[in-house]
Amino acid sequence: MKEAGYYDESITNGVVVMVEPYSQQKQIQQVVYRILDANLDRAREGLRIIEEWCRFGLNSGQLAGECKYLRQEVAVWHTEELRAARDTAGDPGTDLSHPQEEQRSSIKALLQANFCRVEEALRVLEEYGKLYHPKMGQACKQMRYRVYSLETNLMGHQRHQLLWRSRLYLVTSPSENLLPTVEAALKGGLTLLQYRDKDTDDSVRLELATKLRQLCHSYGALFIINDRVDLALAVDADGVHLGQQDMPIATARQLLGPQRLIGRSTTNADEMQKAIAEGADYIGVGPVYETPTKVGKAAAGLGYVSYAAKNSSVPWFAIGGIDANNINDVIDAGAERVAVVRSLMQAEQPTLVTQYLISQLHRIQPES
Ligand SMILES: Cc1ncc(COP(=O)(O)OP(=O)(O)O)c(N)n1
Ligand SMILES: Cc1nc(C(=O)O)sc1CCOP(=O)(O)O
Ligand SMILES: [Mg+2]
Repeated sequence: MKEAGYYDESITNGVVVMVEPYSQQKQIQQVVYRILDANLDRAREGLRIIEEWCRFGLNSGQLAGECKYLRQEVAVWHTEELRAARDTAGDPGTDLSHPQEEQRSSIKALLQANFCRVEEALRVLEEYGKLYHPKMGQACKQMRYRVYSLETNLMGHQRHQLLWRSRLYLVTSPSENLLPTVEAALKGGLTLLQYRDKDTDDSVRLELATKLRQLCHSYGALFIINDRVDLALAVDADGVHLGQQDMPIATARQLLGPQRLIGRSTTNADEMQKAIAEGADYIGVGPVYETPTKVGKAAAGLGYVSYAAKNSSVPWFAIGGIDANNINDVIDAGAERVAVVRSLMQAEQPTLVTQYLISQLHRIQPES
C-alpha cells in the first residue's frame, strides 16, 4: 500500500500547509498503523463472538454466514505492514477494562456489547483508514451498515426463537408484589411476560414497565406490553399484545418495525385467520373458561382450543381461567402453550406453580 501522502506536501495551490519533518511523518504513520491494526483485530474478534452464537446458539447458517463474510471483508484490510506495526508491550490500553466488561447478565447483553465493539471499531477504521488507503474509509462505512442490519436481524431472530420455546406466558395484574411475583416466576423458568395494567397513570406504567423489562431481560425472558405501542417503544419492550379493539396490526408493525413481536387476541376461527394473515407473531386463544379477570367475555371453550391446535401456523397461547387443576384438560384439547393471570399473580408460591405448569406443558401430547 502507498504511504500516507498527507504529510508530504508543503505547498498546495500556493498555500502553505503544515508539514512535519520526515521522521515525524514516519512516527505518525506508525501510530495510524497501530490504530488500524488494533481495530481490525477488535472488529474481527467481536464478529467471531457473534458468529459463534448464530452458529451454535441459533443454528442459523444464514446469520453465521453473514458474520463470516464480514470477518473476511475486515481481514482483507489487515495487511502485513499493519500487523508489523503492532506493539502490544508498549500499548497502555491492554490493562484498561471497565467493570461492565467483566460481567454479562445474559446472551442478549453479551451480543449487544459485541455489536457495540464491532461498530465502534469499524467507525475508527472508517476515519483512520482514510489516511491509509483511499478506499478503506468507504469500505468500512459499508461494513458498518451491514453490521447494523445483522444486529437488527439477529435480535429479531432471537426473539422469535424464544417465543417459540416459551410454553407459559404470565400476564400481570396490578399488585403490591408485582416485581417479587414476576421474579419468582422467572426463577421458576418463565420466559415470557406481559405487563397488563388497565387503570394506572402513565407515569407509573412507565416506571413499572422499565423495571419489568430490566428484570425480564436479566433472566433472558421476553417482555411484552399490553395494548400500548407507544409504551412498548418507550421502554424498549420486545413487543406488544393487541386485542380486537386495539390498534390494527399493520399500524403497530409500522411503528414497531419488523423485529418486535406483535400478539393478537382471538376468540374464533375468523379472528385467528385474520390475525395470522395480518402478520401476528403469536395469538391468544380464549377465553377457554369464563374468568373474573376479563368480565363479560363469553368462553370460547375447549372446542376453539382444538381448532387452534389443528389450524394455527403461529405460536398460540390458550388463555382464560386456566390453573393447575384444569391445565391438563386444556393440554388434552391440544394446547402446548398457555397464558395465565391469577394462577401466578395470586399464587402463594409462584416459583413452584410456574415449575408445575411448565412441567405439564412439556409432557408428551396424547395421540389424537
Ligand atoms: C396473551 C393474551 N391473550 C389475550 C389478551 C387479551 O387482550 P385484549 O382482548 O385486548 O384484552 P385486554 O387484555 O387488553 O383487556 C391478552 N392481554 N394477552
Ligand atoms: C386478559 C385476558 N384475555 C383473555 C382472552 O380470552 O382474550 S382471558 C384474559 C384473562 C385471563 O386471566 P386468568 O388467567 O386470571 O383467568
Ligand atoms: Mg387489549
